[in-house]
Amino acid sequence: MKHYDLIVIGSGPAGHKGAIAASKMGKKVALIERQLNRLGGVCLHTGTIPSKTMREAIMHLTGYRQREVYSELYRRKRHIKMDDLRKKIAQVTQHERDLIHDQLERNGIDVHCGDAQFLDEHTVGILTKKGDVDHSITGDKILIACGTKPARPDHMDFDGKSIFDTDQILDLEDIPRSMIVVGGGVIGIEYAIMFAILGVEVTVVDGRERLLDFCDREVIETLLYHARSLEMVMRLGEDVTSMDRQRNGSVVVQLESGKRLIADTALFSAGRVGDVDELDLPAAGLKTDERGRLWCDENFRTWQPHIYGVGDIVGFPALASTSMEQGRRAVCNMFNKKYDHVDQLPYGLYTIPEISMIGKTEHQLTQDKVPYEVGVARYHEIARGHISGDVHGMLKILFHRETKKLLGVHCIGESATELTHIGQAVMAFDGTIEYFRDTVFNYPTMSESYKVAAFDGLNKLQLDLELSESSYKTAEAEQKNLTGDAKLSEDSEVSQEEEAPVSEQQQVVATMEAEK
Ligand SMILES: Cc1cc2nc3c(=O)[nH]c(=O)nc-3n(C[C@H](O)[C@H](O)[C@H](O)COP(=O)(O)OP(=O)(O)OC[C@H]3O[C@@H](n4cnc5c(N)ncnc54)[C@H](O)[C@@H]3O)c2cc1C
Ligand SMILES: NC(=O)c1ccc[n+]([C@@H]2O[C@H](COP(=O)([O-])OP(=O)(O)OC[C@H]3O[C@@H](n4cnc5c(N)ncnc54)[C@H](O)[C@@H]3O)[C@@H](O)[C@H]2O)c1
Repeated sequence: MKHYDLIVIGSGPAGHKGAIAASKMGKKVALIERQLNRLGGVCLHTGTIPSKTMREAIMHLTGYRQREVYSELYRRKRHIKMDDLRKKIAQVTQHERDLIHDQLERNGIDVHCGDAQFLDEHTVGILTKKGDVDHSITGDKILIACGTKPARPDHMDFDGKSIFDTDQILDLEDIPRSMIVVGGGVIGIEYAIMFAILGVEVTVVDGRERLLDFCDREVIETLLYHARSLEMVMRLGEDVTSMDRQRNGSVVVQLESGKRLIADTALFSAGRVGDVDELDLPAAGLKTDERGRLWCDENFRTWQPHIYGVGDIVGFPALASTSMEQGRRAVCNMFNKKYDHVDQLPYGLYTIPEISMIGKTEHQLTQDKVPYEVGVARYHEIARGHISGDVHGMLKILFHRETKKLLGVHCIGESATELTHIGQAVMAFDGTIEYFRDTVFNYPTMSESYKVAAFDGLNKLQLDLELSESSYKTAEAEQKNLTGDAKLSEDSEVSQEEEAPVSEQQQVVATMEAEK
């Protein structure tokens, strides 16, 4: 039986990066993946990469970015088919899979194909397709990076023809006329908007009253405005109880409130559960919670000191971006290698328009009673916005009123997911909003938004300062009036004259505030 310093289970972003990090430390590493053609995990085959590639193909083929200039009717291709989208997905996926394959090979990592199953705390069996143990290996350390799969209620029939989960949707034969998306989380909303742009009549149903509530509220209102302009229907605060395929192929979605919705297709995107059925975690002395997630501490160590968990299987935030870093950090922890903690976590939602954020929201700052100010840049004031065809986007920066430290960045529109990284860097180095005011940005770029937003925010502070100084003067003058002596009447005439320009200034300030 072959022995390794580290056995990695799963080749998604968490396992892939963890395995390479260990190999760079000179460790002997084995990586187990179900099938060779699934190297790269959910991220590469059914999640991040295909969905983002599909989005890009839709943006290109529908000519979406150029509609602002060439009218709503502008299209690069009039009748778009799923195969057109799959062509681009296949090309990107193939390239990424080859890259991962090469990287594992170059780093001398042994890839074992088949389902991994714990035989004991240090031994992992690799199963044949029939479920027998083909061979087994032992490891000093084990990294569980087995990811998640779509949650599928037992009573719903996911036939992959009319009723789809989020792993099946890419196999859709044709673009349907109508679709009901159950679950308005990140996955649901990303797909819902993509299909709406393709001309599908989309209805989103979600049990919550408010969608994506970890994001800035103004940003989500803007997104919903866009969604409604695509004629998407939102049924919020409604729970789905069943989905049934009719004889004619359409789907009936039953809501708890008694309503029935009918469409050509339904996409069930109501969360994911740990992909642990084959692993036999109890054989390693481990168990999961009710959603199949594995507990681990802040160093990614499970109850078993030599077994670590990373990526989606450990739950929040369940992103490819964080999974990669967790893989590397877990390996650093297990082999006692130091690393720096940079804990500001960016979010990127590839809705159309895209959304991104870093740091606190206005809502959180208000709850925490932090005195903050807001600087906003609207893309219609940014030359690059017009060049790129997005004049509706917005960058919003939140900063501390006294220290001017950057507290959060929220962006919706073209390049949002790239733009937030600038704010992320400034926050990581504890920078202030004045950095953006004093820095020269390439022109014309979307990054210029930071400078425009910084001016906006700092101007507001300046106006506030002027306003409070002028009210201070007014109060001082009034005080003098009240405490006046024999010259009272004469003085009061003077003070009234002095007061006049002050109130005028206040009016100007108030008008400017109202205009904003
Ligand atoms: C539709 C969709 C869109 C997404 N978009 C984004 C995005 O834009 N940005 C972002 O950051 N994140 C996104 N995510 C999330 C991202 O895909 C996940 O966070 C990421 O894939 C998790 O990586 P992982 O390494 O934990 O596991 P996974 O990528 O899930 O990989 C786990 C691997 O383990 C293998 N495995 C499981 N059990 C076993 C076993 N017993 N034996 C052998 N192998 C096993 C599986 O076959 C799989 O290949 C998206 C997810 C979905 C579903
Ligand atoms: N761009 C990105 O970064 C990106 C993109 C996609 C996915 N992801 C990751 O994938 C994870 C999973 O995403 P998700 O959208 O599947 O899950 P989720 O848990 O975020 O959303 C599920 C939604 O479905 C709703 N829901 C559940 N059951 C319902 C029912 N019976 N009827 C009506 N509504 C119901 C919930 O209220 C919730 O809003 C995310 O947490 C995220 O980390 C990230």
